[in-house]
Amino acid sequence: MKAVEIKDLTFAYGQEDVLKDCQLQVETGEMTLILGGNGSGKSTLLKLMLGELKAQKGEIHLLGKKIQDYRSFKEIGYVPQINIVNKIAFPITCLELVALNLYEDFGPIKIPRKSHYAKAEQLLEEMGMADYKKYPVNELSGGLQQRAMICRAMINQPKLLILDEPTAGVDKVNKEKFFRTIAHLNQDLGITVIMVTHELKEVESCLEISHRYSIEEGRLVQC
Ligand SMILES: Nc1ncnc2c1ncn2[C@@H]1O[C@H](COP(=O)(O)OP(=O)(O)OP(=O)(O)O)[C@@H](O)[C@H]1O
Repeated sequence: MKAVEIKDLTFAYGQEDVLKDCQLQVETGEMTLILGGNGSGKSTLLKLMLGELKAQKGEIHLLGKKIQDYRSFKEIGYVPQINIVNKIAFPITCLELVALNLYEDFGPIKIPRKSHYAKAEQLLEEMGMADYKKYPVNELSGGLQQRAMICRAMINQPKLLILDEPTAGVDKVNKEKFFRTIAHLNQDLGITVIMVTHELKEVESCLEISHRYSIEEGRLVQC
C-alpha cells in the first residue's frame, strides 16, 4: 500500500501559488527526503499532508484513504521544527510530553492516568531517554528535545513519521544519534518516514534514502 499519494496538488496562501501541480508517491516502509531552499514550500507541503491546510486543487491520499475521509491521524507521527518545541513556556517534563499525546485514550476526565504514564515511561526507556523522563523538555539540549518529540510521536505507534527539519540547531554528535534513531525506526520497525532537511550529508551517511525530492519554484521534482 502507498503511505502517501499526492496528485496534481496546487496550493496558495494568497494570490501566488506556493505549490504547483505537485505529484508524490511514497510506498510503505520508504524513507523520503524533501529538500529545497528557504521559503520554497516544504513546511506547507507537510501541513497539507497533515490536514492542517487545504489545497485549492489536487488530491492527497494517506495510507490508502482520501485525506477528506481520513480519520486516523494518530497513525501519523509529526515532529515539528525545533523552535516550536522551544515555545513550550511551562515546565512540562519528558514523561508528561509523551503521555499527553495519548489524549485520545483519556476518557471523560481529560488527564493521563497511571497506565498512560507507564506506557510513556516504557517507551522513553526503549528509546534511551529514561534518564531524562523527569526533566523539563525546554531545559534539554536541542538533540534531546527532538528525541523527546520523536517519543511523543511514537507513543501512538504511528505507521508514518513526518519530520520537519528535525535537527536544525542540533550539534553534530546529537544529530548523528538522532538520525540513527530514525534509521532504527525505518529499517528495523518498518515505519515510513518523510523528512524535510537541509542536512543532506549527515542524513546520507546515517540513513538509507529511498527518494529525494526538491521543491523548485513550486514544483516537486525528484533529484
Ligand atoms: N501562513 C502563511 N500565510 C502566508 N504565507 C505563508 C504562510 N506560511 C508560509 N507562507 C509563505 O509560503 C512560502 C512557503 O513557506 P514554507 O514555510 O512552506 O517554506 P519552507 O520551505 O518550509 O521554508 P523554511 O526552509 O524557511 O522553513 C513562503 O514564501 C512563506 O513566506
